[in-house]
Amino acid sequence: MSGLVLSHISKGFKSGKVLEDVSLDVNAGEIVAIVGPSGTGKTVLLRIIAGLQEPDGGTVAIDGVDMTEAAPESRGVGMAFQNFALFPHFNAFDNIASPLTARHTPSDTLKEKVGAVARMLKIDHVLGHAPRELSNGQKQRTALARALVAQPKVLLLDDPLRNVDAKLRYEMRMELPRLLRSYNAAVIYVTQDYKEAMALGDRIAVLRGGRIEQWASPRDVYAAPASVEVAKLFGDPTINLLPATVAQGGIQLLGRAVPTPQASGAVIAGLRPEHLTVSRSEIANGIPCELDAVMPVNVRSVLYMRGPAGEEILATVGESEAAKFGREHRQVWVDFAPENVLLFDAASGARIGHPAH
Ligand SMILES: Nc1ncnc2c1ncn2[C@@H]1O[C@H](COP(=O)(O)OP(=O)(O)OP(=O)(O)O)[C@@H](O)[C@H]1O
Repeated sequence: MSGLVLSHISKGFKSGKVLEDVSLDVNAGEIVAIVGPSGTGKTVLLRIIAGLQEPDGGTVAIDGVDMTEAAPESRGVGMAFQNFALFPHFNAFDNIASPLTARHTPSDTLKEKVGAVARMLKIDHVLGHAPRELSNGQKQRTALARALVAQPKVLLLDDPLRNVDAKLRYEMRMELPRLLRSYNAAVIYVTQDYKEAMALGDRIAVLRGGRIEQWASPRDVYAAPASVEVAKLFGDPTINLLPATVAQGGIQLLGRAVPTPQASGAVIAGLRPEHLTVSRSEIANGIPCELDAVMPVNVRSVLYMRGPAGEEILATVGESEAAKFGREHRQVWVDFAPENVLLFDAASGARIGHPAH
């Protein structure tokens, strides 16, 4: 296939195993986001793909050719890492042009290619500037332009928006997918920010402890997380995780019998804050809660509540709805649809009903 295929990659250092049995594939023109906590092996995985580090086991194939032992420069892999790594004594133009200069590209072609990518990334007006004269966002785009201009088959982006301000990050989240697709590379995009992964990734690999814990579409990772940890990683405010007891035909949750597929043993119930409705007046079968605080978050507000047994519960509501709750503590009633309850095994954290992957 055209693109990148990683099969059963493992890697360890003296300090212990870092990657275990990592397999994934990225088609040409596709963006795969890798999300995971700090120190989970994301950078080591990118270095293995680029040929800067050798795996202990497993293979790296690019466009159907085994590249596990190939030299970095012969792989067709481009990289843009979070620390930019621009040549300080070259201006932006020469930095971007450097992969083409190394290939002895004729100067007309070189100018044309650098100009095209710089226009697309809106840095054509700063091509004469040295890196120290560029803002962080411009440096980041210069590094990205340098990676793109070489037209790599595989493009590795390691948290490229970490150092840019919030406004530019937002703009880039919208623009990057179109730009990256126009180069038709197989893109791996590493980030710790789940929103970025959801906005940019066609598919998402959740890496935890050196293993792929989930490999799915952004929609599935959010709606059907493989485990409690994945559910916690994706969502802001975070998912409500509540103890539940298994009863006939379902579970007891917040004092209410909820029909769910039969689960045995100890379970944890997960409810996304946006799946709760909260009412100021008593509703039939509503769960009585104490409202502790209302916190505005952009156009939505988070309600902090305590459940019948003192459970901490979060809900999100629209801005105008939030205004009705006022500021003081009060009794409210909570409701939710049974189909929105996610059930996790309390011991392993795995979601009950999640297919093995
Ligand atoms: N050359 C090396 N020698 C020994 N240990 C290493 C080496 N490179 C990485 N490690 C270890 O491997 C683990 C994973 O590191 P890695 O940089 O891949 O994490 P990461 O997921 O990219 O983290 P972050 O999100 O913070 O960048 C860490 O515990 C790190 O200390």
